[in-house]
Amino acid sequence: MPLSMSTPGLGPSLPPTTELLASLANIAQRTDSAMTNAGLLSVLLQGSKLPEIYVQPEQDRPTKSHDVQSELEVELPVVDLSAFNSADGPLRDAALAKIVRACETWGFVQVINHGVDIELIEKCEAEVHRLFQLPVCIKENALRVPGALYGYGANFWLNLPAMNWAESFHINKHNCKEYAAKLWPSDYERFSSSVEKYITQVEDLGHRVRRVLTEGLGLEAGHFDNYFTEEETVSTLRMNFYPLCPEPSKALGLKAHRDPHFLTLLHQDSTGGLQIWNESRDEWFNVKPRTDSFIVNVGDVLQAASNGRYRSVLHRAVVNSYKTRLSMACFFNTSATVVAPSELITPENPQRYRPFSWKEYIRTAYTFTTGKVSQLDELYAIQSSSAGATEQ
Ligand SMILES: O=C(O)CCC(=O)C(=O)O
Ligand SMILES: [Fe+2]
Repeated sequence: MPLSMSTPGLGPSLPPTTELLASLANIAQRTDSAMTNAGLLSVLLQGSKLPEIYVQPEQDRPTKSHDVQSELEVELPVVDLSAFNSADGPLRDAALAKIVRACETWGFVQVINHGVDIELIEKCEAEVHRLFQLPVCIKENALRVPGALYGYGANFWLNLPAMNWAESFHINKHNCKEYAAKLWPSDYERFSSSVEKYITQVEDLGHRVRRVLTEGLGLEAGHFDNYFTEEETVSTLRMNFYPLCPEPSKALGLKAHRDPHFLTLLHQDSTGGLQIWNESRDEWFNVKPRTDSFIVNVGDVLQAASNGRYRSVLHRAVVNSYKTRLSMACFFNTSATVVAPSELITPENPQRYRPFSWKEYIRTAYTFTTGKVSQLDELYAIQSSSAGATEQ
């Protein structure tokens, strides 16, 4: 694969120095992490043609680009979270019914008046842009190798037929400083202090939304509190940068997947690119971006904890040739072993999934690439003959 002389989509121009090209050649030759590292090359390659490793199989290509809006676009249900602090009972009831319905059908909802400080979001986005604009030879210091959960590299699913047209960075609240120091050894505080605060505030939003959704299941709002103690709450932040793509109709920024965690809280810029699969309509829908909102989606763990009532839905990111995109996905989760509460299990609606811990679930989550089949249904569903039994 030829290396070219400039870096489209990486923000301010980054002339390839001899050092950079040597670093790329070095990355390309490593076999231990070939899939991840191949992803790094993507964004440094120039040209009007999509490099072969990014060409998606025909059946996975976006049938709808994000450039076309109008009838392809869906305004996801928007829920004003301030209703849950209101003394106005009917207003609160309506907001509860709306968020529950959205999570039962789309598996996605947008929340506004979410309580996360707007200035902090902007500051964090600016820091994340600064991270992705670093030369690859610096970002390489924090490389995420296959099997690792944190670091830089967009292609963390194994066995992909084609690479994601994206750069990603995974960290959590506890290792943020350590990873930032790999990039800015003497100046990591600027990044880590914004990002740590951001994760803390988004985690707080995660707790509030999960209490509302728990209430929506007919349970006490605090029913899952013991899964979400300080110790058991584990959130990961995935920052996604989607560079300009020379042939967006053949590529994907992020392949179709379900989020494995409990809830995802996604903030995105105004570019747009998220698509959600609607099973009953058998179609992909574009989500109209709203920068004042967080997109909240149900992950596999919540699908299991709600005994299948809330749905973890297939989604993906498409890319375009005219505007880069940044999104920040906070995966809000528990390390506890999750099982649907007995209140949700009846003879008509028996227990759907066997209990599992996150440690067990994550082991296969990034090798499970069969697209439309869900890992949860494939590996954890209790067959109807044994439904109702509580396997351990
Ligand atoms: O960038 C997006 O809109 C999607 C991000 C996403 O689905 C993820 O990071 O899991
Ligand atoms: Fe996702």
